[in-house]
Amino acid sequence: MMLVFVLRHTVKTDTMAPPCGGERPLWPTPTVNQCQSNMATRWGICSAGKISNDFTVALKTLPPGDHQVVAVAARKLENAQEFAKKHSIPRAYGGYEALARDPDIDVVYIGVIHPYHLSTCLLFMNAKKNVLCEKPLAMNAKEAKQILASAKENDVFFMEAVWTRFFPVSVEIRRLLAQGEIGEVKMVRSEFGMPLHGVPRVMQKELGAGTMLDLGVYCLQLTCMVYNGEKPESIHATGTFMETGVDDIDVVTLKYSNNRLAVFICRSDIELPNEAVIVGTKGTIRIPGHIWCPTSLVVNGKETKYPVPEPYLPINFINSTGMRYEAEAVRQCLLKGLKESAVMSHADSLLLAEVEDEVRRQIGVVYSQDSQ
Ligand SMILES: NC(=O)C1=CN([C@@H]2O[C@H](COP(=O)(O)OP(=O)(O)OC[C@H]3O[C@@H](n4cnc5c(N)ncnc54)[C@H](OP(=O)(O)O)[C@@H]3O)[C@@H](O)[C@H]2O)C=CC1
Ligand SMILES: O=C(O)[C@H](O)[C@H](O)[C@H](O)CO
Repeated sequence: MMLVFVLRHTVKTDTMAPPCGGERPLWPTPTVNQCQSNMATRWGICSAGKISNDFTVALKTLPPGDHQVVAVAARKLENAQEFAKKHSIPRAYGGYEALARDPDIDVVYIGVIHPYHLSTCLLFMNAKKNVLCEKPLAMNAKEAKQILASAKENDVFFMEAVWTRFFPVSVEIRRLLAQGEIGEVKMVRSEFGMPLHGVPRVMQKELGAGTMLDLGVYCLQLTCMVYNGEKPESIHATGTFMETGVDDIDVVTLKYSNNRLAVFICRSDIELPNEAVIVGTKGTIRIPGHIWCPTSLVVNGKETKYPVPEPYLPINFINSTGMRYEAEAVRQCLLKGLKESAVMSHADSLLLAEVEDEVRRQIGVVYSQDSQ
């Protein structure tokens, strides 16, 4: 007698994991995960803005059997419809609530400006949606804690979209550090400068402006990644202001135990080389440029390149197809039933938010959200 298994999806794996604890089956018997792994991760996009455009383009560089964009929501229906038409997305919603109610969404990507990260994260997680929210997670640590608490209360997956951490360059840096390639790290020096004074969300406080939250977060995330999520023993920050009352240039020093240091400069008025160097007792790792979306790494003088795919549509930001790496990481977490990523964990996000708060406090930048 031949047993025929009618599978919901063609199992595309060629190695069958035996049932939990059982011997290998006589025929392919996919586990739930293998069935799920043959179902595309269904994305909802919150906002029809610039980074949402780029994230959607990045998703299209991944196998369509793994990632599908099912819906987009914007404050105005016509903006969602225009976005949906441009990206061939089947559903468009006017208002984010409709997206939160859509039962066919596995995970929502939040691409609104940072003052609206808290409200949109809560909206979707209270609707039991998994969430990938753009950086910076929130306007301050208080908001960040609210978001992370909501993820736990709702038992959903949540990750701050610190896309840099998922680039092949970052994966290689972590591998080299883990195997002691450069010995004990004693210094991380980084910088991120871009001429952004014409960008409203970089200038206007009510839109979340301020260099630390927009650019400094990248220098800080690299530092925290290299120092494995360790809290600095001390922070020293100084800076200058834009005429709009937010930080323009930030110079930050972080001290760690055993004379380990980190220094970064971020500024929104001019372009810098945007490189970083990680100095250890036995060698040096250098990111020669684009530290927020790196495609090249120099290890003890030897350079290796890690190009990102070309976009199929115009993108707004450099190397944005590199957001594919974080998207795939989210998919893998969901397939494993994880509620957070070990690469960009909730503790990592909280550390970033707390250091950002302290830098702003020392420089003297206060947002309305700080007193709510
Ligand atoms: N990872 C990366 O490489 C990058 C990340 N980012 C992050 O992404 C976020 C968005 O940046 P970006 O796409 O450049 O921003 P946009 O200026 O394109 O705005 C994004 C969306 O935010 C909403 N929005 C904008 N202004 C307002 C307002 N005044 N009131 C209410 N909602 C508003 C709109 O949503 P709607 O469409 O619904 O109207 C808009 O489409 C930021 O948090 C930024 O830090 C930005 C650039 C690069
Ligand atoms: O995340 C980023 O890269 C920042 O939002 C910058 O403002 C953007 O890339 C500017 O080009």
